Amino acid sequence: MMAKNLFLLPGDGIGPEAMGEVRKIIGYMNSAMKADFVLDEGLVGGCAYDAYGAAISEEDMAKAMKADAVLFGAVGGPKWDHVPYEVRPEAGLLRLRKDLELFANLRPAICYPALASASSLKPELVEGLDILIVRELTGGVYFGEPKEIIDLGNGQKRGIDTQVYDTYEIERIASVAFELARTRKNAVCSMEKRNVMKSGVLWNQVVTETHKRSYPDVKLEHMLADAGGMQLVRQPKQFDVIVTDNLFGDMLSDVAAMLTGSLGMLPSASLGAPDAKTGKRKALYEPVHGSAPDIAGKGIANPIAMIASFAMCLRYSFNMVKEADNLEKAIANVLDQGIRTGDIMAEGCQKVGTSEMGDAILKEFANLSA
Ligand SMILES: NC(=O)c1ccc[n+]([C@@H]2O[C@H](COP(=O)([O-])OP(=O)(O)OC[C@H]3O[C@@H](n4cnc5c(N)ncnc54)[C@H](O)[C@@H]3O)[C@@H](O)[C@H]2O)c1
Ligand SMILES: CC(C)[C@H](C(=O)O)[C@@H](O)C(=O)O
Ligand SMILES: [Mg+2]
Repeated sequence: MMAKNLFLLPGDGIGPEAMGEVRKIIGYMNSAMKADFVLDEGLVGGCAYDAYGAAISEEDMAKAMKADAVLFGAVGGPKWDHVPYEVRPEAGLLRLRKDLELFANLRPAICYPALASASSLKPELVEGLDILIVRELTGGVYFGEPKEIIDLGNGQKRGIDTQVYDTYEIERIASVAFELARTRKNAVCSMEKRNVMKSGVLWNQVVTETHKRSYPDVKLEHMLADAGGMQLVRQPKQFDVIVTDNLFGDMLSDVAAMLTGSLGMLPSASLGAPDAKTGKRKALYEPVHGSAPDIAGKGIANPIAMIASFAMCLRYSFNMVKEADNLEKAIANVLDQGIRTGDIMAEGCQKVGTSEMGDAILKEFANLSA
């Protein structure tokens, strides 16, 4: 069997705590299931800044490039609020996404039945929710030039960010959304602001053309992104796949996270294009949440987003579909048993810390895999 090379970047805050629980699962898979994962680990974010004065070292970038998949925890925190913008912790994540060309960010928002009452919405609105946000990840205002603050010389400054999208960038993310929709409920809702932004006009045109040319069997709807945000909290179950740009996708996925009960529940996969020769794609798996400085170091963070991100890794990078299904089922079973971290705690449930939650999921996973 070919070794599967995983590069771990736990990062800052709760990143390492959540990653520790994935490490337990990988350890189990290697020993009990002969999974042959080979692990290497690096620094990203504030901890990399403390060690090298950069948000990620060149050596770790090279390792990320070579790995079969990267597992990423979280970066950032108040300790690094005042470091120069170019080397702030978040720059490490943005560089990984850009240099590995991880243009497709898949952010599923699934409301596990046991958590319907943990959402801030009425249970009937979120029960059975299963939507997928497909966020463009290497373009838009995150990376467009110019991006600067200029001195106007009259006591005023001007902050500039630039939203740029080319046809090919919209086409490829739309295609990912349509392909995925075909494996689900076959419906895509594209969100932009064509009423205000030129990039929104182009986005709308290209998605429409891509649909007409290659995916006429998929149901396509367009929505202005602000109205889309409203619909997400009004009637979230109307959606199947949402495709949107980098910034709207960032915001809408945090909104979607709360439909599932907590930011600590939402996994994501950041994928590149399949290699023309090998068919393999570069990939990084990252929970949607950040480093949660308010709870870091206390052993109380919810590791489910990180563990579910590893399940996505099994599915998308290694085609280990059965194992991915079992890991997701293990999460659902543990929630059914009433085991909860603080962020999803409910009356009558058993409150546990990060490591107990990880252990409970691993135990279920082992049972299901036996
Ligand atoms: N992918 C990433 O690395 C990433 C993502 C978002 C934010 N950030 C960074 O993280 C730092 C903090 O940002 P923020 O506070 O806006 O967002 P955050 O996601 O870190 O936290 C928001 C809230 O959600 C809670 N939360 C998040 N994840 C949780 C988990 N797994 N279990 C329990 N509770 C959880 C936190 O305690 C906090 O109250 C910033 O520096 C930000 O740039 C990093
Ligand atoms: C940390 C930050 C750069 C990142 C983003 O804005 O993309 C985060 O909010 C996310 O959702 O992954
Ligand atoms: Mg975000």
